[in-house]
Amino acid sequence: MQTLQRLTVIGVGLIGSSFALKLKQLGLVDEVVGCGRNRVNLIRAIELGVIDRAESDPTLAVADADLVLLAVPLGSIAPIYRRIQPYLSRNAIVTDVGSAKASVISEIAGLLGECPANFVPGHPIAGRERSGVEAADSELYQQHRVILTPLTHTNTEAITRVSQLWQAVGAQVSMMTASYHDEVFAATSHLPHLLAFALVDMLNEHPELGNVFQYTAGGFRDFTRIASSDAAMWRDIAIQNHSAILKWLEAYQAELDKLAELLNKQDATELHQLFTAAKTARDAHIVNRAP
Ligand SMILES: NC(=O)C1=CN([C@@H]2O[C@H](COP(=O)(O)OP(=O)(O)OC[C@H]3O[C@@H](n4cnc5c(N)ncnc54)[C@H](O)[C@@H]3O)[C@@H](O)[C@H]2O)C=CC1
Ligand SMILES: O=C(O)C(=O)Cc1ccc(O)cc1
Repeated sequence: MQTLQRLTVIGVGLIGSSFALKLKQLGLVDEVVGCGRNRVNLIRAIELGVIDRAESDPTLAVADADLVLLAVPLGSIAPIYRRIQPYLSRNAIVTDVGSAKASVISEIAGLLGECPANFVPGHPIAGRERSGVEAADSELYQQHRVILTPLTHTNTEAITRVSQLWQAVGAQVSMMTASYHDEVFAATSHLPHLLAFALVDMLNEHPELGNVFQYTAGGFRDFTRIASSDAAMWRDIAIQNHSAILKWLEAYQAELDKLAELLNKQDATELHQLFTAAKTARDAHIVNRAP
């Protein structure tokens, strides 16, 4: 595969660093420029071999880059794109990793007049509750999906190039519309994160229980691991995909109402049926593996 001469990663955290690290290990990039606001993090990124050079000004960081990866929290993607746009090389491809897609696309279109043809919106479905360059893992994308949500006018060569690079770092690439993406991930990712935050917050707000967390077992740990995720990242996701999340939150609320009614009626048969249906679906569809 054709190597990248210069990859610029804006936002040298878990997601951007893991991508850069694997490409460097594979020898698929000559130079990685890292850009961020936290100087200590950038110096650490050089020490860890994630980036070759640090640049705090994004307009300077993108000079002569053939690929720019925007790996910052959702609310910062479009404003950064507006800043770097005049400084991009003519053939530079820009892609992002934001967890919601329609808002990113519409904000970029709003700020730039239209969504540039060389912008390939993306979202790796891999990650964890840890943040920053220290969490970088070159194997993070191995056998995980990456969703691309290109527009009809997105440059096909840019789509192919971005797909090839994600495949090179181990991912399986799928394409879908941004609105379908946001609906699916509101239900399967954003809702579970909000539920985990809500459960831990609710228990934390009930001091009469004492330190209830000391009595938790593996099930609680599994259910709430993601409540240790970065608060600012999840604030941005919740705000930017609020309408799809609200829809699934309401559906979940209806399910909880159904459960409460079954408990009230002590309807063992219906409860057993509901639990069996859920177990059958999970056992059939979810392969147990690391996140
Ligand atoms: N953490 C996860 O599991 C996943 C996250 N994502 C998406 O990836 C993006 C990045 O997430 P992570 O790598 O987990 O976060 P992170 O917190 O590990 O890294 C983000 C980096 O961006 C920097 N940053 C923040 N605002 C900036 C700005 N305005 N200019 C320059 N740098 C800035 C931060 O200092 C930090 O180094 C988010 O948009 C998130 O929605 C996508 C898939 C999984
Ligand atoms: O930690 C986990 O299990 C996750 O689910 C990570 C994750 C967080 C956000 C995404 O947009 C995609 C994946």
